[in-house]
Amino acid sequence: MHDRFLRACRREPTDVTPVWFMRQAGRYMAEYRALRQKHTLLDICRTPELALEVTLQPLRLGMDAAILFADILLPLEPMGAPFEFAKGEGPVIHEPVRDRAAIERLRVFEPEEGLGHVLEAVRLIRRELDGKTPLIGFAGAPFTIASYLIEGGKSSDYRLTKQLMWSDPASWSLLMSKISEVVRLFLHAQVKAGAQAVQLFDSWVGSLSIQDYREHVAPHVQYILRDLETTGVPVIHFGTNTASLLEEQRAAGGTVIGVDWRTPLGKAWERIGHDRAVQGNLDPLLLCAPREVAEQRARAVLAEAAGRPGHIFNLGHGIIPETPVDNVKAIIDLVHSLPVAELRAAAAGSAP
Ligand SMILES: Cc1c2[nH]c(c1CCC(=O)O)Cc1[nH]c(c(CCC(=O)O)c1C)Cc1[nH]c(c(CCC(=O)O)c1C)Cc1[nH]c(c(C)c1CCC(=O)O)C2
Repeated sequence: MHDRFLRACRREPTDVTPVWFMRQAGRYMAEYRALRQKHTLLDICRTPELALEVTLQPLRLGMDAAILFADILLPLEPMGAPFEFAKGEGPVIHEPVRDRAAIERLRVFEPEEGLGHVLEAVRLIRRELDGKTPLIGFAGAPFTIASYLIEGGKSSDYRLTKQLMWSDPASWSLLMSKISEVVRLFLHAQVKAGAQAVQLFDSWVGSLSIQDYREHVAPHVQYILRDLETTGVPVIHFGTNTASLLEEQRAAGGTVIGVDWRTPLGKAWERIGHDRAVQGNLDPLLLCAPREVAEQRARAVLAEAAGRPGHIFNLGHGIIPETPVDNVKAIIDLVHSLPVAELRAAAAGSAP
């Protein structure tokens, strides 16, 4: 079994650093674009055989983990908030949730009923990959999902989200509790269906101050993560723009903390604590830079990790569609060409 990803999550030694990339299945690959000519994104997510096919597509590039092909917004429909991916606009929620009555109408559903097709995809993928590559399941975190529900789509400043949080904290708390219960049950169901690790995507939480994170978000994230710890599978807790929140995120939980590229990985790891694993943190845009620049920066990320057990190489956020596939392969090959023992020796040699 190809298990260096799972070993690193548990901070066990590995031969080389495991690597996978957020959004590793997607539009930068010709195979994905070809399938998208025939099917919508939601069709792919709702058809287990297609989700399986897309999940496997990037693995020929040599990643150490597969991530379920799905989307963090899939739970919205069974909660009672249907949406679509509009061309060129991203997600559009038909009836945004902006008041107490709308929050009360949201349903906490049984994952096997509301998202049975995703769980079936997990079972199919696991069967296909078993003994080869570990499978990561995932869900959105409550703040990030709430922001889509309230704003009705993507937002640059989260104005309506923050206004609800500050003006009606009781309704905000009810909304966050409902989303958290949906996410908790869904992640549990993914683990039961065969996911060997799960990632909680709190992509937009970096827009909050420390105080607001602590008061209005952390208790909900903690509720989900504490409970998932009982499953024994590693949980990756990820956000972007979180340089100010790393200690708070660590306190909220997670076996592995995701770090974006704005903070040097070594410093971030010190703040998170070496008793947790870390994942990151190459700027995804570097995959569109000249090859030698990308490679030099990937080496710098590995040097920051210093060969310490518990580093999973990744980007600081998802691969962008313009990325040349060859660059993805080149970085994976580079990471796999550098034995951890050498990284550790190099770090010891350069210590003051
Ligand atoms: C915020 C968020 C979403 N979805 C997701 C997040 C959190 C991670 C992040 O911050 O990027 C998570 C996600 N979305 C998708 C995956 C698949 C697994 C993977 O390969 O990482 C994952 C892990 C498929 C997808 N989800 C989406 C695509 C775009 C490709 C397509 O339209 O075919 C993919 C591959 C669409 C999506 N989905 C979402 C948006 C805003 C969009 C539109 C923006 C865009 O076009 O890139 C919501």
